Amino acid sequence: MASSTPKNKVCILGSGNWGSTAARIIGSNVAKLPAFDNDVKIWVYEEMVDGKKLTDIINTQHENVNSGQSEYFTDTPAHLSTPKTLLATFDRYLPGHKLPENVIAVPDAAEAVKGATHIVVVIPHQFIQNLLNTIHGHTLPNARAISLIKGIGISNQGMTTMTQIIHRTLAIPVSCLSGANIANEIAEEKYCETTIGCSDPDEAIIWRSLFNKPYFQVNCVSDVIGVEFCGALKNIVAVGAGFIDGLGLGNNTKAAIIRIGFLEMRRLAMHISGAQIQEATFNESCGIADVITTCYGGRNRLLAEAFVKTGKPMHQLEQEMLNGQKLQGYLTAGEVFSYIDGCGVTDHFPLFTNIYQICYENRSPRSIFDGLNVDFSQDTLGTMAPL
Ligand SMILES: NC(=O)C1=CN([C@@H]2O[C@H](COP(=O)(O)OP(=O)(O)OC[C@H]3O[C@@H](n4cnc5c(N)ncnc54)[C@H](O)[C@@H]3O)[C@@H](O)[C@H]2O)C=CC1
Ligand SMILES: O=C(CO)COP(=O)(O)O
Repeated sequence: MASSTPKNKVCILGSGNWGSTAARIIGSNVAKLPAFDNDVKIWVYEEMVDGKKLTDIINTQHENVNSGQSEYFTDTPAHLSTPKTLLATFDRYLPGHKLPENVIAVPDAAEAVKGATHIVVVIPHQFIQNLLNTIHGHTLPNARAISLIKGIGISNQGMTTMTQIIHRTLAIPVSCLSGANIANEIAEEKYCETTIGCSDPDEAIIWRSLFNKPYFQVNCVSDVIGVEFCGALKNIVAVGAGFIDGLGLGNNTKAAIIRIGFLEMRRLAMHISGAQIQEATFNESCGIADVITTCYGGRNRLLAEAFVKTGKPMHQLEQEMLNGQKLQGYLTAGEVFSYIDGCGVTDHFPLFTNIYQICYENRSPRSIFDGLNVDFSQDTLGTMAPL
């Protein structure tokens, strides 16, 4: 009797706004891929919702629906008739969008990865090391992972990307996916693009088959680290764009901040990774397109606007406004500043430095313009000296 090849199995680690949206896509795609098992386990950071476990809610209602929407108001000047302005509402985490029934919520991450050949990691970057410690020793030796996280890490070896951190702990190949991808819009199946960074062309085809949809167009490139740097660093630029919105300065000013931010992203990525980075990566969805969408429609932008309007610190606004969703941008601004400051090169990154100081050192949001007349004309990929 011919022995049948065991099927590939997908596990998703993380069930926030983007994790749940990715689960909708993957759950529907595996059902059409004969090489994949139909069941997709998703690790859920367990929470109690109206006396019920979130995992039970997902497994019975097939929706990541939580305790309602948060509304956030700012005070409006007394001369206006309405006392408050609604600034934002946030859902926890993806109500209104059914998850496919083959997506099975599991509260134990080590249990969730058991037997998985394809591991999708999609949690806020501040929680990555704890999660990896939990699953270490429980993954298959032939498993591979893909990171959907937008963030970087700092260690005594310098700056590390999420794929490097995951690879270091699990010793498996790791790719990444990043793009102009505001999760709610994708859950509504509005057309967009994304970029997969994968160094192995055969693996890239498999990852693409798990994610590609008519409304979610995947392009694969080999420059893993370039894709990741774009995804992490654009969140700092979005904080800057939010400051401009909070100051009410308009579109031209915001465009200037986006342009300079984009050039600082390129400069930092080139300095750290030199010839490994490919110029073309910045033209992909993960590059310029993601900077634009996040600077207009993202959470980092919105809370930076609220920071200026309310004077409250970012971490407080995150608690008050996001209803459990998390920010990456102000943390990344802190991590990048500690790196460039340690290298003595803050003068080469005036925008990143100003954004850090506004977030953490009580400087006025108007100081965002200080020292921005930097010459980027000599920034050429592959020729820049490492920091
Ligand atoms: N939401 C979006 O539009 C997009 C998000 N991303 C990235 O995806 C990553 C995950 O973000 P989202 O799915 O949006 O999450 P989210 O911000 O919507 O939700 C936060 C998640 O963190 C979990 N959590 C809370 N405390 C935790 C802890 N101590 N340990 C582990 N998990 C904990 C929560 O249960 C929840 O699942 C981030 O790096 C983000 O930048 C990337 C593209 C789009
Ligand atoms: O990464 C994103 C869009 O591509 C989402 O950005 P925010 O985390 O700022 O919402």
